[in-house]
Amino acid sequence: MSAVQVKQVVEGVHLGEGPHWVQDQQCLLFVDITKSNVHRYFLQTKRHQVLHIDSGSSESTVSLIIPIEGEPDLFLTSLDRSLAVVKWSTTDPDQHTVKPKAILHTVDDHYPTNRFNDGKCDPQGRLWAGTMGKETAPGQLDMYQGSLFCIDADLNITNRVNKISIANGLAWSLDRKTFYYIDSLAHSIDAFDYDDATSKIENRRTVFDYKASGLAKDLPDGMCIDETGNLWVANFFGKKVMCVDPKVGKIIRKVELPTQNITSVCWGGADYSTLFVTSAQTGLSAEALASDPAAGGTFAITGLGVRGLPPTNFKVNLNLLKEKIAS
Ligand SMILES: O=C(O)[C@H](O)[C@@H](O)[C@H](O)[C@H](O)CO
Ligand SMILES: [Zn+2]
Repeated sequence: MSAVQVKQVVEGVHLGEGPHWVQDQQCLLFVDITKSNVHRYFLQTKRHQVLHIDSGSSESTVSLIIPIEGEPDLFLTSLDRSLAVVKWSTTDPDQHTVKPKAILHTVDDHYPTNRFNDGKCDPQGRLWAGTMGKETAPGQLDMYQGSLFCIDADLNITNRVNKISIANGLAWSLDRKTFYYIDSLAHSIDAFDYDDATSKIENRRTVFDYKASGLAKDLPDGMCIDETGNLWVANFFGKKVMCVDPKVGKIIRKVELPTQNITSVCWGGADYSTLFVTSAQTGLSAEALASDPAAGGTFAITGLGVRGLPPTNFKVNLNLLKEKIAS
């Protein structure tokens, strides 16, 4: 096995999140939540594009960006507590800011300051995305205000989990029978039985407990799964990603990163053997930031000797989507 290498590939952003690999363009998508920016980094050419999503408010947030299957210039994003469609040309390098083409859903009306956080598509291409209250500092917020939603190809939205504090990592087992989920403030990785046909989930249980494993300081954040069914988790405050075997609830490996606040992970590269990692500057004092040039950086970890699976794009009824965009 070759040696594990950690390389910073993109300079620091404020609150990196939502990495997603695009195989046919060999590029990594991710967001900078608090700046309402989406990023696109081309691995071979090192070209780096940033697009600002303009909601009309200077304080809006974007927490996810997922390609829409069959429409190379259209992406699903969140905008505060809404889900939106944006157009991002693959050919126009001078596009720096856009307004959303359509708002698909707005949730949590009873918690107006809530926002979407982590989101990902299940093996069928339905979007799962969760919400959270407004943080005053990392991990500091009114608890149990968030929910996890599932949006299907016909844009029907279902609330699948309530009373979430910080909606984070999502992953589906290779046999499509288990859904793994992280509420960061529950300090655990949980599992549900998952029905791939109906998207119903039930029988929640904890498969890995952070506090019981001596990780009381770390907050579990984003997560992905590898080809052997093990989970790779970003540890906020923990300066590392770790690999957990959910079948036995044990840590298999830890990989240290050069900065403290690790937010999310995804597999990418031509053969899905690179683990991309996002991080955050949030919560670091000016002093801490000055001595931590890697804070908020995006990293590529190679040499792990294991691979991931291709991510799923949002598979939506394109006629319905076009009606939404036209209206
Ligand atoms: O990256 C995210 O998921 C959140 O948006 C962040 O705010 C952190 O996770 C949180 O502060 C600590 O868990
Ligand atoms: Zn996260």
